[in-house]
Amino acid sequence: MIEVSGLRKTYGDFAAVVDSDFAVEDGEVFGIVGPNGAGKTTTLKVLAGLVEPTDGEVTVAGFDASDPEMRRHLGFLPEESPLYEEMTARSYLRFFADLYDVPREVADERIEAALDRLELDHRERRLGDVSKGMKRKVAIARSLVNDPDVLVYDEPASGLDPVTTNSVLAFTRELRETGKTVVFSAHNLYHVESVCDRVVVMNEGRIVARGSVDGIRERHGETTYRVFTDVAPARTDRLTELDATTEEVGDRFRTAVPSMDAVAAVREAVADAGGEVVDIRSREPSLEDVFLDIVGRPMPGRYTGDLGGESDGADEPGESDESGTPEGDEEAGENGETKAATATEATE
Ligand SMILES: Nc1ncnc2c1ncn2[C@@H]1O[C@H](COP(=O)(O)OP(=O)(O)OP(=O)(O)O)[C@@H](O)[C@H]1O
Repeated sequence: MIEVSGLRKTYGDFAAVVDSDFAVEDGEVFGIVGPNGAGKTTTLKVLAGLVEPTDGEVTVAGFDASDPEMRRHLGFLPEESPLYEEMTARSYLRFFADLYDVPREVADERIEAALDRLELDHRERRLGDVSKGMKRKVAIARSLVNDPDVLVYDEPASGLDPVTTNSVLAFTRELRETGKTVVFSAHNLYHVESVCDRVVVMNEGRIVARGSVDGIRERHGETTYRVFTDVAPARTDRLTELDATTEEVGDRFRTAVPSMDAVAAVREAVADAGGEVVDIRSREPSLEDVFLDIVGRPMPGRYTGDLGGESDGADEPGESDESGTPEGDEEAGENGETKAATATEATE
């Protein structure tokens, strides 16, 4: 449905997009992720026929992206989408349907269906008086008035509250069920994680990783193990070689190591010091770890509060029970970590 080959876009001496290649299949939800300035918007504007490539081939729905006919098959949601504030949602969407010569009856049906699916209230309220989330939903509905095959959405969920974010992302996912092909950008990997079939990660104009979010996580993150002991492990050569660090956490000591083999080294070292292992937890790489590994800087705009961070070591997000208990699985689903086995379970 979309083919991008050797895309390059320069502004003067500055290359905003370099050597970009990707293809999006029919009915796929495809994410373009990356930090600010990575080249996401430029790429999407090229797909939407709004920016002419300096080099490369770009086809959308079988047309060259610069072909005006392509636009009849495309719905574009720009990053900023000012609306006509004096109009209501309904009158505004009818206005755009008229621009596409959609017959009034068809347009009305299409508009109501889109607004129902987006759960938009206040359809007769002046757009200047509705919330930011509602405005975004109206802009999304606008992208659908011509019933396009391809939707190109620039940061559809950026800057919205968590409930509206989830609703917009769920809607984006549902578009796939109605046979649409969707490409959307986000600077936040969490936004694409549950929605996209595949993603490309861009940084400084280039694609630096591609695949499913899980595949990318596997390639760019490493599981770590945290071993909790009742005394600090003796400093053995093996622990020094592993670069293992031990921290005091409450009345216990926590040593982080990269493998189960290394866990055995901690066990020996703590036995040497006259203590024992009381708990072992594994920690899956978070999306933040992955992003950091790929682009070399922290992920911007992550959700706050529900993804956790370092705590007192008792129930840390990202940690998992080696035995795979249901309790652990639930934690993994929510936080990317699961609770670990007790020392007894892990050692026996
Ligand atoms: N018209 C332009 N003239 C000059 N430079 C531009 C122009 N448009 C974009 N750029 C530059 O190209 C780079 C990529 O911009 P782009 O908007 O595509 O990034 P982005 O990944 O969408 O970033 P953001 O998440 O901040 O929107 C940036 O450094 C930007 O300043």
